[in-house]
Amino acid sequence: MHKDQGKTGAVKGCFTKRHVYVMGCTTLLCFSVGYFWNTSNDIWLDTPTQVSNTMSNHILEDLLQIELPRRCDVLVMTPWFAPIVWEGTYNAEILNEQFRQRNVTVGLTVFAIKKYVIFLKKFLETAETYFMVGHRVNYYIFTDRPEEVPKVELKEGRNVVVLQVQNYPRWQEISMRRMEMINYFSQQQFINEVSYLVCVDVDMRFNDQVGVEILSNLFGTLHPGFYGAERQSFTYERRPASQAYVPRDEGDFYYAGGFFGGTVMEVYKLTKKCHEAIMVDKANGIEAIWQEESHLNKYFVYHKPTKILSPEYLWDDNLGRREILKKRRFLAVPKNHAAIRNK
Ligand SMILES: CC(=O)N[C@H]1[C@@H](OP(=O)(O)OP(=O)(O)OC[C@H]2O[C@@H](n3ccc(=O)[nH]c3=O)[C@H](O)[C@@H]2O)O[C@H](CO)[C@H](O)[C@@H]1O
Ligand SMILES: [Mn+2]
Repeated sequence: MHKDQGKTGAVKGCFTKRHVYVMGCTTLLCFSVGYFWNTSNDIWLDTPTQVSNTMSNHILEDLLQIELPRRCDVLVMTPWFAPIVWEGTYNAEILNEQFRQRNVTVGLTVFAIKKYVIFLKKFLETAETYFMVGHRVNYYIFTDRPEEVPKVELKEGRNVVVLQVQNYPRWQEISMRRMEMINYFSQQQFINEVSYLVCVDVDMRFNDQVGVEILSNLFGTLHPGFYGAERQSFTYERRPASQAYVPRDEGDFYYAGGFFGGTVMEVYKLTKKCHEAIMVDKANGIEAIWQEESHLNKYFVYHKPTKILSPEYLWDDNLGRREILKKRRFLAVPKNHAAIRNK
């Protein structure tokens, strides 16, 4: 008998009604050592191996030979069993090994149209330090000003690919048309060159590791302004006339337009659906409240992401610092809207 049998374990300490999703995560771990958590009776049931009905984290860690996730202060699992990625919920070494074995190449799409080319230098330099370190990366830079793409020194296995595209007068149109362009190049080019696509805003800088822990079939990022907010406050498109309409009683999270991705196939499907919806809205003389971000949110209501990134992956220091944020990995670069937009 183990010395800790009979003591109330730290694992069980996580289980409160408010942490129902955390419980889901621990349930999976418990399954793997032959335990079963009975959610309705709030007790441990012994399954094939006869063991104590209470146990502490370190016994579980001994058994599994791994470090258990330590986050009980944030949601780490959705009700459809998609992990929510926070610092302290994964082991980077194990994940890096898995993706290295597959020799995965990741495509990072970024748009620098008109004046937004000024953001590229910092974006690329910081990406070289923090984005997918040790893995193969293609930076796909969509721009109307190829000659203004800065030359940044790249590490081995990393390439810049400049894709010349057209511009539009309104910034909203530029932002929305990203769906169309990513969709077109997914089919034409990306499918032959990379396994995953990561699609982000350019007015950003990397500030800490963003690695393979983000990769999954289809992933979105929790909008930093709405983490923990209630559904009623989400700024989904509420006008039924728009294709981005989400009814008041639907929707799980509010996702940011500035960071999503997945396999090339899943990104192809997402961008196709969003672009088509944007075109229907255009024909009907309506533009969704937050442009393609609204369409992305609608898409995720009905095609649930298989992984969700916490606001560590998209933060804005204007929102201050939060105790739950152990890392600020990807940060908004302040911009003067009047000087930069529609220019
Ligand atoms: C961090 C985040 O979630 N940002 C989203 C938010 O606005 P933002 O205020 O962050 O939008 P923004 O001005 O950064 O525009 C989105 C992106 O479009 C590109 N761009 C835009 C204008 C231009 O003249 N040239 C150019 O290249 C550029 O890559 C930029 O990062 O809402 C937008 C839609 O309203 C988009 O969904 C953004 O992804
Ligand atoms: Mn932005």
